Amino acid sequence: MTLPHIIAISGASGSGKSLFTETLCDELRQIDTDVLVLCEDHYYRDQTHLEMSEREKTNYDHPNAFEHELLAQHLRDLKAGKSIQYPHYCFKTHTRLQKLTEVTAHRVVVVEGILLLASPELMPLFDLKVYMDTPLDICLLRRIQRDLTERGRTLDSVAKQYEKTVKPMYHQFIQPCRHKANIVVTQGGKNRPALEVIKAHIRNTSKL
Ligand SMILES: Nc1ncnc2c1ncn2[C@@H]1O[C@H](COP(=O)(O)OP(=O)(O)O)[C@@H](O)[C@H]1O
Ligand SMILES: Nc1ccn([C@@H]2O[C@H](COP(=O)(O)O)[C@@H](O)[C@H]2O)c(=O)n1
Repeated sequence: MTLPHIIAISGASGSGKSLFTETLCDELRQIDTDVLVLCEDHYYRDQTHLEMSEREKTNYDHPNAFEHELLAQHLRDLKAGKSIQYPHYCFKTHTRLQKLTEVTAHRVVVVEGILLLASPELMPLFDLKVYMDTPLDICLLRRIQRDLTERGRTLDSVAKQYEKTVKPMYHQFIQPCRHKANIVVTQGGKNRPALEVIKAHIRNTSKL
């Protein structure tokens, strides 16, 4: 089997990574492209051994919060044509679920997450690196809406987390990775020309 083409979609929380990835992959499937999506979020370290009050203090925007070594192993396995079992994560309890999903190797693998380009172990595994360059104030507005409706947070907790970790870690780890990307996407998940360019690149390089 041809090696999978692995694409990283990175950028700040709320920058449009998920929407861009979902749109890209839906459209790739419509043209019969065999594509698998992996989320870096699923690889947050488990914290069931900690009290809830301790879990709430964790810095989730630092690279150490992720089990990048497991994600790297999974990407190497997929490159070798092997199946993987990826974990699932709950943002309400800050723990991994008792659930694994088995997936087989695909021709195209799209991985999306905030700190993919900050990991020296992951970087060599990516064939294409995309950075979503969305102004931080827009990201914050989107994050407030999402965290209140989907992740069981309060406005106060979102504001405190943003000031304490989200914003400083963005400046320390995420934004400095922009220059490592092959493609920088402005205007979030709805940037039609950027989607077309990446689809064309995938068609040309993954020998589908
Ligand atoms: N260009 C855009 N215009 C309007 N809304 C957008 C755009 N890009 C993303 N969004 C919306 O912003 C929110 C956050 O986007 P999402 O893709 O979940 O971000 P991320 O995965 O980077 O955290 C979602 O509700 C998404 O639908
Ligand atoms: N238990 C957790 C784990 C992560 N976060 C926040 O999620 C953000 C990354 O996810 P996106 O889908 O927004 O890219 C990251 O900024 C973490 O702060 C959390 O709040 N709680």
